Amino acid sequence: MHLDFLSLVNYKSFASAEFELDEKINCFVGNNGVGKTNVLDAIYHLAFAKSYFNPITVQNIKHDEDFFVINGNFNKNDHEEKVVVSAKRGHKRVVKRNGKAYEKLSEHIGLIPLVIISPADRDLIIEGSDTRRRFMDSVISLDNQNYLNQLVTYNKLIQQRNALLKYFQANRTFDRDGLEVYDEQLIVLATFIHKTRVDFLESFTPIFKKYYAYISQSEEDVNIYYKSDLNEIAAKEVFEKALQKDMQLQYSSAGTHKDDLYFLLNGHAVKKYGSQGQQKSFLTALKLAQFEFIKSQSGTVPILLLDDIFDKLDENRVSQIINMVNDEQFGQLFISDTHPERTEQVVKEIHQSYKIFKL
Ligand SMILES: Nc1ncnc2c1ncn2[C@@H]1O[C@H](COP(=O)(O)OP(=O)(O)OP(=O)(O)O)[C@@H](O)[C@H]1O
Repeated sequence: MHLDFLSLVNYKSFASAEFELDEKINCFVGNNGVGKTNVLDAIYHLAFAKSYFNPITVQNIKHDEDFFVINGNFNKNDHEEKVVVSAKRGHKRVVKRNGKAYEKLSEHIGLIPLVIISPADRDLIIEGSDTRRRFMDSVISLDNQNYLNQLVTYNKLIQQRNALLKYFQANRTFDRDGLEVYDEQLIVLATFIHKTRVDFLESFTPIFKKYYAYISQSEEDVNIYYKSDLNEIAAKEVFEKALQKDMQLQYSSAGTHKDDLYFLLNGHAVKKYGSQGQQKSFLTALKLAQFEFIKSQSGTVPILLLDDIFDKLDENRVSQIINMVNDEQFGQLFISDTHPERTEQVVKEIHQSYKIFKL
């Protein structure tokens, strides 16, 4: 799977740009703010119909312009896939595949397997638990539509249960049967979600550890601890035990919607005790494990976007990552960097075809 050609019109900082791309390695180099990340984001946009960095579509339209268009010609299993993503102020965004607009954007997701590794991934470490749940859920959902459906249902039921708790409080009333209608369904769903997440992490964590060990070439011990109210007690008890508190708070304070992942380095929180380079290595290993899952699920080698990968990592770690992506199991690569000489030196060592775009 690779992208042969990319064109942008009014996308973020670009009025108009075209790139004839290399099948293997493409580097975008230039000073801060020249638009390197914007190019990678445009490619991300073609795969996911949204920006990785700015989810508000209109804010991706170049200032003072009315629309943007991103055009990409992909080659997937020797077939051309032409993808166009466009947005106009005041209108819905449109995604076309080979000239035909999708009715539902979700139908497009999966056509272009792609993973991005970027400094913005730090959100996974520093933000709230929902960011980490979303990451875990997106990887599980790749080949488990049933999980995604159950998750959506569970979240809707939690919202309805919260509304009921608010209603009780506002009307100084309580209806045990009314609440049980929700709890009975939530217990079944939470049990399923918890079990699926446990099973997933059992296979995901060793892959993540393998990548971390390779990048760091060290004895640093990393782990992912799955924190859930359901780890120790059954879902039924979880909801029962939390009821008094839920009534006071007027929302559901326990369940799988409160699950979290603890990222550990030598037994301590990577957020508090990891150096910037260790955090970046941790995130890179997480994303490479995601890459491996997407690859096995889709049967296609995903495109890999490495945004600012050299920042904060020492030379050894950078060369470990580059050696790794040189391996046959990786496909087309996009790299952004502020140092043209450094980039050229690193990619030359790979002995693969490459193009460097100076922005
Ligand atoms: N909607 C927009 N319209 C015009 N310019 C925009 C828009 N959104 C972002 N930009 C501009 O794009 C530039 C940022 O580009 P980008 O993040 O790609 O830079 P970069 O080359 O990756 O820089 P760095 O080396 O600092 O990471 C900024 O100057 C920003 O103002």
